[in-house]
Amino acid sequence: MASLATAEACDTNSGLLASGDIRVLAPVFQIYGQCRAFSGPIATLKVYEDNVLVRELLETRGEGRVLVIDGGGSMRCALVGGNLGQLAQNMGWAGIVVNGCIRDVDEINDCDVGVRALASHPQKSNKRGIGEKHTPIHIAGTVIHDGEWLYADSDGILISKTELSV
Ligand SMILES: O=C([O-])CC(=O)C(=O)O
Repeated sequence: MASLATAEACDTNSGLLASGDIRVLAPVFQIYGQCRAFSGPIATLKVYEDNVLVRELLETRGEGRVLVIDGGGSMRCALVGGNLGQLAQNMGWAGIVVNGCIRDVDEINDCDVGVRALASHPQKSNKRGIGEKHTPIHIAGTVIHDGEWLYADSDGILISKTELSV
């Protein structure tokens, strides 16, 4: 799929940037996975050091969506590892953005999805199943609603209220 260039989108949509209909995530994410550029409608998830709901969502058909996880920025465990990366690829998710950590970086880098996270951490998360799916989240300086669009490439990550044309 042709991907939109985030820098060009910023240059040609200054009005939407000014109004907040397009927001740029603060540049705090590391780049992982085979897809450096990816985009899609967003599924939001809010969890804290617990990835049961991450698996639950990734077990549903991705249909080109991007899972955006607000993990509270925790630096104490990983919310996504190699198995979940593989699951995301197999279920047709375009990508995963984690405000938190991932692990099994070499395995994730082999997966045919785009992954962004703050850092890697070797420890797994809790398995209690606590969190909220499809709820508004606040990460990297931006409020994100379920169903908005995400565009990521080597330059950064944009959130848009509506689909942008390439
Ligand atoms: O199951 C987990 O906690 C995450 C993980 O390591 C994987 O996805 O392989």
